[in-house]
Amino acid sequence: MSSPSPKGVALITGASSGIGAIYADRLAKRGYDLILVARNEEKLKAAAEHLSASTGVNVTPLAADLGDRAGMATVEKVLRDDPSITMLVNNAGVGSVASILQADVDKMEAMIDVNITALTRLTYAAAPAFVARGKGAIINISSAVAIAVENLNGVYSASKSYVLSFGHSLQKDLAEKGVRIQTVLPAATATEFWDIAGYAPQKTSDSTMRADDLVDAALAGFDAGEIVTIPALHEAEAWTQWEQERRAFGAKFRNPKPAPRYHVA
Ligand SMILES: NC(=O)C1=CN([C@@H]2O[C@H](COP(=O)(O)OP(=O)(O)OC[C@H]3O[C@@H](n4cnc5c(N)ncnc54)[C@H](OP(=O)(O)O)[C@@H]3O)[C@@H](O)[C@H]2O)C=CC1
Ligand SMILES: N[C@@H](C=O)C(=O)O
Repeated sequence: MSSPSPKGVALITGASSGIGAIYADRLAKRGYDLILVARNEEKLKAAAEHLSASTGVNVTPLAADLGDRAGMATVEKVLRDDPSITMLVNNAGVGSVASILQADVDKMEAMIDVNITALTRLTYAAAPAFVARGKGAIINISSAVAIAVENLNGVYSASKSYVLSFGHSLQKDLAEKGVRIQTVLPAATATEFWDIAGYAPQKTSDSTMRADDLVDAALAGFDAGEIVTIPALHEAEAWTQWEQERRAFGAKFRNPKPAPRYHVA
């Protein structure tokens, strides 16, 4: 056991594979101690042993199913009670490419549990602790389909739109209290996500990004102070303009009467 890192502990969900495993590697190399969360305990233990041996940081595997309340509660308690945690990476998620006519609604609900409910509950557990300490960072992994919503399964895309909207709101509520918020929107990235989502060929498509590049770009965006990071978007000004227009739109809704096109007397 090494002495505790001055950077504190990063708790990463979905750290047993893909994007979460790369976050674990990069944050360990940056000197964070880690708590790695996922269901597959064997993979978490192997990652913990490898990372602590190769980087010297303390790595704790925490097996939990974020699709059920007991699993969520276990991780929430750790976030509330461990004062050394300085960063939460809400990365665990599952996807689907099925249309509403093909998809099993129970699987859709299970997806909502992981992609929305767990992410929300873990954020609610971490945020008060971070505010009390006047510092902390929450990185939420959304998706490019938060915007390009027609591309994949509708519940998946909507769950990722939720993560993006939630991030805007967290920024409003927490930024001035010393808490960093970053929402990351990966486009197609080469991970097991696609095997589980039901379209394995996407993993090897020419348009698919390497998971290492995705995480390295996302962390560069974090270092640059970005609130929303979209590694695959080359035209940064397009996002800035979209955001300005979205915020300005709010003012257009302040009317007590329906628009004339609805012909309400
Ligand atoms: N790959 C892509 O193209 C894109 C991915 N994303 C998002 O990136 C995030 C990471 O996905 P990615 O790395 O690609 O996919 P992977 O399938 O490789 O990783 C998903 C991770 O989430 C964990 N996980 C899944 N279900 C649960 C659960 N019920 N409880 C706890 N952990 C769970 C898995 O671990 P375990 O099975 O051990 O529980 C695994 O570690 C997701 O939120 C995904 O939506 C966004 C845009 C594009
Ligand atoms: N963001 C990816 C999935 O979530 C995609 O754009 O395909």
